[in-house]
Amino acid sequence: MFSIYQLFGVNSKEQFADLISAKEHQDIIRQHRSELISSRIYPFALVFAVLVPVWGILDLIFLPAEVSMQFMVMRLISGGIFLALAFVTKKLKIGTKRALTCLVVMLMVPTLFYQFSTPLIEKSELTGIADILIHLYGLLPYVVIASLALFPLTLKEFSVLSLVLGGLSCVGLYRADSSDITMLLVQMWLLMVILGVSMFSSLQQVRYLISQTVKASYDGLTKLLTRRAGMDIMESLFRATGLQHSNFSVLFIDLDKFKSINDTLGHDMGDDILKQAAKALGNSIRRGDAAIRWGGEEFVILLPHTDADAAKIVVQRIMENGLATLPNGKRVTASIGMAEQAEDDTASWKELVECADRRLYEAKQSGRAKCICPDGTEVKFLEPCDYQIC
Ligand SMILES: Nc1nc2c(ncn2[C@@H]2O[C@H](COP(=O)(O)OP(=O)(O)OP(=O)(O)O)[C@@H](O)[C@H]2O)c(=O)[nH]1
Repeated sequence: MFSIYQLFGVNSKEQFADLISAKEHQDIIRQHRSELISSRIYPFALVFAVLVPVWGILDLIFLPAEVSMQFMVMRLISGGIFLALAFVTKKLKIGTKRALTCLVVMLMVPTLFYQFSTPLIEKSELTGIADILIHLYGLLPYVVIASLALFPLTLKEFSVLSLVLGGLSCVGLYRADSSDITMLLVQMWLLMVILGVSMFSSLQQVRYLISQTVKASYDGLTKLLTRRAGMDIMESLFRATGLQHSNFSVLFIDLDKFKSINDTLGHDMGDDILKQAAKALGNSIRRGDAAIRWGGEEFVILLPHTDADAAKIVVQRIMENGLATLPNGKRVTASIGMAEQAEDDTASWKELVECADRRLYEAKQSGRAKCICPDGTEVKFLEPCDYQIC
């Protein structure tokens, strides 16, 4: 049976909810969406920063001096705002909220320009090129609403933006010419049609962005983050926790004697063990943490705002819950290296991971089935690693 989800190209209620609101979006999707919004604002802001003031020369040539001078002031202010937006979106790494704020500012500039220019235009009786220039100002509301289609916005965000921008545009259209009601209704109808098309395009962009991000960021076998996506997240978590002077712990986990599992029980069973371990790891961490499949049978767990003592509790939970069980009932163990940003005094996320990797190596060398912590203490699995019997 046909459902509303199909209309938007999604298959479930959860996927549809992600188009309505960004509340449940995963961090990696938030990050990609803010990057996409910023990267689309940047070229427009840069072009408009130049074009808007330069276009004022035409005003100066063809429009009455009083009107063109007032336009020039507005154009210079707008150009300055666009320049600032270009700088912010290019030079600074901004989150979704700031990217959306930049978008609001960018679209408010032409909307307010239209509001302020309407009374000036009304007063002038113009012909020829001047008349064409004045009519071009009348197109600003349509351009603003149509440009929403370029950005991946959820339904909630789109609704708020279109209410403000569409509302102001309708007021502007009314103020520009309220004498011809039929024409006014036609203009508003056109505005609504453009709004509807923009909304559909905007939601489709969110859908596409989510599906591509999920495809590129999650490992097909374990459904954990891929190394590439995990590194991106680690970089931003390292920066954020550093700025907040907060702790950041990392666990580097390598399943013990995995080769012998593969060799004895076959590759399919090996894959099944990896899936079990990934699921167990995902179930042992909080929502703000992240689990990455670093490579083959290696996993990295990111624990932001977590000191080494709290990370030990996570390790104990992982060990108690178990990673995976072999067909003979034996539990699979792992060697784990723990590192913590402040305690290990690491200057970069790479150093932090290297530090955890060194401790993982120590754990392997000293008998496996254990975690080595930054203070040198060990947390051990309940049972040793002895798969030879399987
Ligand atoms: N089934 C399966 N095996 C994999 C996958 N990726 C890597 N492997 C295997 O994992 C094994 C890793 O073995 P080693 O690196 O020698 O380490 P180990 O046997 O776990 O020994 P220790 O780490 O020293 O305890 C290799 O045999 C790889 O072929 C995968 O996606 N599926």
